[in-house]
Amino acid sequence: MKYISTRGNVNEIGFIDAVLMGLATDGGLLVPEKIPQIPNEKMKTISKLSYQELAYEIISHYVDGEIPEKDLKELIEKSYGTFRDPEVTPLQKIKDDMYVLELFHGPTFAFKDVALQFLGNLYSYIAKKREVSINILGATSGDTGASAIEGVRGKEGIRICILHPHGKVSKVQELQMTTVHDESVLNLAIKGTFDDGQKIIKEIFADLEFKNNYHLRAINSINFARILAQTVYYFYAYFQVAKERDIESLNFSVPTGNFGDIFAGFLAKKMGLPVGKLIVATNENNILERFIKDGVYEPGEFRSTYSPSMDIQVASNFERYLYYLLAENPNAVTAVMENFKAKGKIVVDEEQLRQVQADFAAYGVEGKECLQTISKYYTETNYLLDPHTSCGVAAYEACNEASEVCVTLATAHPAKFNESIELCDIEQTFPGEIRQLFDQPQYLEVVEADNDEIIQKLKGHFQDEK
Ligand SMILES: Cc1ncc(COP(=O)(O)O)c(C=O)c1O
Ligand SMILES: N[C@@H](CCOP(=O)(O)O)C(=O)O
Repeated sequence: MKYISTRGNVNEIGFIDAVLMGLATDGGLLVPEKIPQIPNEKMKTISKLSYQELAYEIISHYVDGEIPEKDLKELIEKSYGTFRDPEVTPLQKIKDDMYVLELFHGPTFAFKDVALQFLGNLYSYIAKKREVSINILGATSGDTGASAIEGVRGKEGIRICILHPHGKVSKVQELQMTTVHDESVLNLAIKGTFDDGQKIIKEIFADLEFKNNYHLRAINSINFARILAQTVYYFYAYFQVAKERDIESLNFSVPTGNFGDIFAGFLAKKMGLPVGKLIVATNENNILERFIKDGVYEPGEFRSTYSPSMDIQVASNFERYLYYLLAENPNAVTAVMENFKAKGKIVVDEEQLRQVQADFAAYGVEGKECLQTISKYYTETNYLLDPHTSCGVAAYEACNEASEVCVTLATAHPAKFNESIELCDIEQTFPGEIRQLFDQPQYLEVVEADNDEIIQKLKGHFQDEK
């Protein structure tokens, strides 16, 4: 298995090099040269596996022997050994035709842990095997940051710097990141939005001399390993539902921001999993909903919402989808992305739009509807949705046909967003791990959303590893 860039200027590289490269050196994103297919017979066998065994089956197609079987199995066991639920991502039936897939049983109570526990252990493994330094640079709208820090803290040879938008994450998210007191961890709160942070880190990664000198690595879904680990739970959910009832295909409603999670579902479908509709659920920052409905991809005005982790305008993984939409033609992707950089807009033609609408449905959830959905499900089903999952459930209600079965991805635990839950007049009990954060001192530096200032901070933080 080799990896290539969506923009065509990376020589085929193997899995470990792809993990280390993160953002492709030509500014594109890495994708597998060929998506492995899982034949029907094999599907039957793997449907009976535990989460960890299934993860091995899926991931090993992409690692393709670069990590010995025993080591890869150990990495997977270790990664999911930290989850509070033995099923890792348990499925709950909420209504006759709707299930939620709880992805929040990892250490930081968000779906990011599923991939970042794995990626943290993988980086540690690669650092030892290849004797390379791992200096992680990431941007977060709230969840990736805490999860990435938790995934690598205390691991030898790894340092991490996370940019988060100052004052635009929930209090619990901020505490999860900034109460970690460890010299290997640097939290920079930027005066700006997540989009500013993501743009800055992509520009820093694009400076190849700096990236190489300082051994910069990515933990965002820029890194293909993130997408890969997230693909596993689509298979797991499908197999759990198929054990209970006859289904020909299964719809998924996915709270969406950076387009990583739903792209993992798209990949699972391309591997042969009978996925029906992939429903893109957004909040008021609805660039993806507008694109899927009208074929025009154009950032709108940034809005702070009840689902802050999805307050994203420019979705990083959109470029990976574009690559498949444009018939895997890197020149076409490059032209479209360059035009987007210059003009701030992508417009697809009618035929392409038909394909987009065959691949995805979409629904943008306004704040009021988000809170109403939380209240409604709490009253009617006694299930407490977090505001991101609530967007997913509202989108399922808007887009799912009556006879179809749908799984909504529950991307975070409601305790992370108590500000929004309180607005629904619902009292919740904090898990102990979250409650204790409120008594801890915080460690962060507030900085301008300015490349030069951030580069100086990185030079200081990563200096020893240069
Ligand atoms: C709780 C939560 N839900 C949904 C999303 C959106 O996922 P993605 O960025 O993969 O589209 C995020 C952030 O990524 C998140 O933290
Ligand atoms: N919502 C995310 C934004 C970053 O997404 P990623 O999947 O690319 O890491 C967050 O919580 O930080």
